[in-house]
Amino acid sequence: MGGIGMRAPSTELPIRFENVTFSVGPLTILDGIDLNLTAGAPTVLVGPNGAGKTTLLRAAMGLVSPTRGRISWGGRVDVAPLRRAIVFQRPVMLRRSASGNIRYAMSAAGLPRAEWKRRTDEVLGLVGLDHVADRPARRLSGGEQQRLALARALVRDPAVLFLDEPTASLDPAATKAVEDVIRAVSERGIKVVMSTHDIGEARRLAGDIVMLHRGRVIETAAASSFFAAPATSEARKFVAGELII
Ligand SMILES: Nc1ncnc2c1ncn2[C@@H]1O[C@H](COP(=O)(O)OP(=O)(O)OP(=O)(O)O)[C@@H](O)[C@H]1O
Repeated sequence: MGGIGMRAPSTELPIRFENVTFSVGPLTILDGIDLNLTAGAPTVLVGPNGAGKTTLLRAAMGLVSPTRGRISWGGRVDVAPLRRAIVFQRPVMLRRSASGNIRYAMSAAGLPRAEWKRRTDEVLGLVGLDHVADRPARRLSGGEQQRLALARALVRDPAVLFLDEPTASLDPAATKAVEDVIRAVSERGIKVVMSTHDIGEARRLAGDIVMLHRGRVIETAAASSFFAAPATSEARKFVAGELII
């Protein structure tokens, strides 16, 4: 039984980065990252293009291995990523209906067929897409596709959900719809770790902020203190809405 976010607490958390460096050839993309991602309100990664946000999310998902240092999930380094999910910045939908995309994900996740109908209704309901279940996924608007990608990620009942710029290039109404889903997911006890360029979005969603700059974590703080009293000059610029280069 269960339903989204109703399962027993997982062993995924905390996700701990210990002196994590990731390099490709001479290029250092993540540089000595120490970070602890714990249960609670969304953790929002901010920082300019190329700061390393996507790479950090991929590393926390277990998709890239550190060149140096260690990442652990609930104190272990060898946890199968069954209860983690990631939504990339430009999710690719299969050329089939919205619910067909969900079914494909359920099949890939090995969910028993008997649960498919209930699960499809549940995840499409959660993202507010029940009414477009039979429409071709690729004809949905950008915001609807982003919500469908969230629904697809929720099929596995993740304990942690990584979102890379989930509202990039969406208009305000579509952004609000996606943010409402993120809030609903978070309230169900799923840990959200997401990146954004958008200071307004960070203010609206974050429980805590991790600021990256040139592959390093330069600031971590509860959202309230980050916005009230940013400690670094980059964070001050970000909070003031200035460009950080
Ligand atoms: N596998 C790779 N090989 C070479 N360079 C890479 C690789 N992965 C990332 N990079 C580079 O590392 C830097 C950090 O990339 P990353 O995508 O993590 O940053 P980001 O903060 O998510 O930026 P954006 O906001 O533009 O998505 C970029 O300059 C990127 O081109």
